[in-house]
Amino acid sequence: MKNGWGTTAGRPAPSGAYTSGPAVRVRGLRVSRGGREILHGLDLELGPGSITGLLGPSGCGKTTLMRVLVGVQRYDGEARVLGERPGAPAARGRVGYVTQAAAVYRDLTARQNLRYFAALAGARARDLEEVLDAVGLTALADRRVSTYSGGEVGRVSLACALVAGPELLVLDEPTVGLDPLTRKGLWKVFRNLADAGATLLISSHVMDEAFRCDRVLLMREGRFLASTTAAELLARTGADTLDAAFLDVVRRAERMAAGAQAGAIPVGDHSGEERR
Ligand SMILES: Nc1ncnc2c1ncn2[C@@H]1O[C@H](COP(=O)(O)OP(=O)(O)OP(=O)(O)O)[C@@H](O)[C@H]1O
Repeated sequence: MKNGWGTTAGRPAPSGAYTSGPAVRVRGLRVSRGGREILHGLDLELGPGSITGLLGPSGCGKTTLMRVLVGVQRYDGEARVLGERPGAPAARGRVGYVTQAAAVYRDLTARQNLRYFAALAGARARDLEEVLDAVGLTALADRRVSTYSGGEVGRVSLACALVAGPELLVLDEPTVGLDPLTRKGLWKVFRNLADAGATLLISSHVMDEAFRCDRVLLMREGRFLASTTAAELLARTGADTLDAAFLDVVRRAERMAAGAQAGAIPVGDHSGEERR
């Protein structure tokens, strides 16, 4: 996969980057779904031009948090994205969301899909060819999406978000089921977007992807256990792998909750604040 975003080096993202404070700011965020509280008072700040990984077991609330940020989920507490209320007209076109289920028109080609989403984005739209190149779809671009493999369909979905030139990009497990080479290429695209000023929040079950993030948020049962870096997580827990480190943090949190062991402090601060 070639990396089309490399071609933009030296010129700003057409959307312009959000630089007036944190791209995301959440305080005391609570969400209930189906009569049950899912998120229990989260605090979070994401600095502009950064990649934050959201890691945690299935069902811990990652998607629910993302739904809040893109404006499709009711919540209690404070939330601001790009300085606006989530879902506010002033924020809507500037926030990209790629869900786990690809949201594309399968009876259209990739190029036609992108043309459609570029038209919706208007002046903010990025160059189609550049986006196709970035996600490695140039060679398939004129075939109907219904003939694509699962991973290829996922990349069309990502491309549809990218073509709109988002300042905040929220990605729900964008690399799931992809081969290592494709995953590596996509992470390069994500890094280039962040370097151009975009803010990315990326959920993943693949703990090793934490190394590619500026910061990782470890989440469990609707709470952040830690806001840290992959390297710090390993160093502080003494674990060999991130999986083991995560389990260690979980155990410490459980001990703390039970009040069983004084001084058992989960790794990192809990504020979720970005370092840069
Ligand atoms: N509409 C709903 N009604 C009731 N409960 C819901 C609803 N949607 C989600 N939940 C519950 O909310 C919790 C958090 O779900 P969420 O999808 O945010 O988790 P997740 O961390 O994204 O999981 P995964 O990694 O499997 O995608 C889960 O226990 C889920 O069953």
